[in-house]
Order: sequence, then C-alpha cells, then structure tokens
Amino acid sequence: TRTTRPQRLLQAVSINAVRGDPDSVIKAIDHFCKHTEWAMNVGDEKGAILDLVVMETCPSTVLELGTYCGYSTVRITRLLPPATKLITVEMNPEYAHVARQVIQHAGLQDKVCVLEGESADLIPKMANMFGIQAFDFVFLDHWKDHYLPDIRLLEDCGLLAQGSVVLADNVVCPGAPDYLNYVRYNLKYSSRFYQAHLEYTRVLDGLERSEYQGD
Ligand SMILES: O=c1[nH]cnc2c(O)c(F)c(-c3ccc(F)cc3)c(-c3ccc(F)cc3)c12
Ligand SMILES: [Mg+2]
Repeated sequence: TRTTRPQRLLQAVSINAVRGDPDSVIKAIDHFCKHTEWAMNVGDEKGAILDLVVMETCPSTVLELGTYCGYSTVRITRLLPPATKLITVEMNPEYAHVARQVIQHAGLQDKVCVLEGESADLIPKMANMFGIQAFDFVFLDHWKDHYLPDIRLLEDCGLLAQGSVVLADNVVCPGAPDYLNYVRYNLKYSSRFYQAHLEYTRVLDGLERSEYQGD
C-alpha cells in the first residue's frame, strides 16, 4: 500500500474533523479506528479514564512517552489550562510528523512540544531544555519494555515530585509485568488499576495509575 496507516488516519482527520476543534479530531480518529482501520490509539473507553485522571490531577507540566498519531496528546492537551505545556516523545519520525499535523488540526500546536528521539536519551535533558523541576502528570504509552527503565530514569533525574501521577497504558495487553511489580510493591508509589479493554476491541486491558509519594 502506497500510504501508511498513520497517513490514512491523518487523512480521515483532515476530511472529517473541524479545524480547531479537538473533540471533533478525537471523534474522527475513533470513527476511523472502529469502522475503517484499527490503530493503537488509547481509544474512547481508556481515553475517558485518561480524561478523568488528568482532570483530577490538574497538571501544569505534562510528559507523554509515545505520541504515535497524537490522539492521546490531543485528549490530554484539550483539558489543560492555557499556560500549561505538554511534552510528548516519539522515536518514529514518521509518526511524529503525522502527530504534529493532527495536533495542529486540533489547534493545540502552541501547547505541545513533539520531541523526536528515544525517551532514555531525552529524559536526562528535559530539566535543562524546558526549565522544569518535576512533571505533575506522565502518560506512558510507548513500549512496554521501556516503562520500568523510564520511570526509574525519571526518578533519578528528579523529574517526579510528591504527588506526581504516572498513568500507564496497556498494562494487561500486551502487558508490563515488571513495571506493575515495581509500582505496586514499592513504597514510593501508591498504585491502582483501572480495568478496561484494548482500544476498539473486547480484549481485556487496563491502565495503572501510580502516584509518587516523594523521595
Ligand atoms: O506498542 C504499543 N505502544 C503503545 N500502545 C500500544 C497499544 O495501545 C496497543 F494496543 C498495542 C497492541 C496491542 C495488541 C495488539 F494485538 C497489537 C497492538 C501496542 C503494541 C503491542 C505490541 C506490538 F508488537 C506493537 C504494538 C502498543
Ligand atoms: Mg497504548
């Protein structure tokens, strides 16, 4: 096929979503994934849980690991007050390019910074790059095997403070057992599981919310 799935998803957004309207971008992507082609966005069911956790956290600094096409970036950023910044990291340049266009279609480009590269390389540079102390909210949605090393790296770089909330996607499917063990049995975190389903399917999945208790 000439085009890639992210490009076909972007085309669905540009055709079906109203420019400047984040909710119409979210609806257009969910419709595309339900009726045309499955894609690994957090989706509407887990997305509603993501919305609730973001709203109760009221974060001023947000980090997302794993942008893909920008669906969860738009979901999170549409809930943030004007002065807030969201940094999202994507290692695949083609995904990052599509995500920037999806985020722009939603009119949220001024609140989002899409960084291309490996999370492990970029995390140690973030404090200096953005002049931030800690992240209030982190969404892990990149690769299951990187969840544990990356949350440890965030701790070591002093980028988590008391009350920081880390929400992880796909903790059941495909699963991140080493990560779950760490956040559930480590006194530094208070963790809880939200049962849901794999996006656009009836397969079981879920999100894990872990609140950092401080050093
Ligand atoms: O890798 C991911 N990152 C973030 N979110 C993801 C997500 O929300 C998913 F639903 C899946 C998924 C799960 C089940 C399946 F059958 C296909 C893809 C993946 C994933 C898992 C294994 C791979 F080899 C490739 C992609 C991811
Ligand atoms: Mg995911």
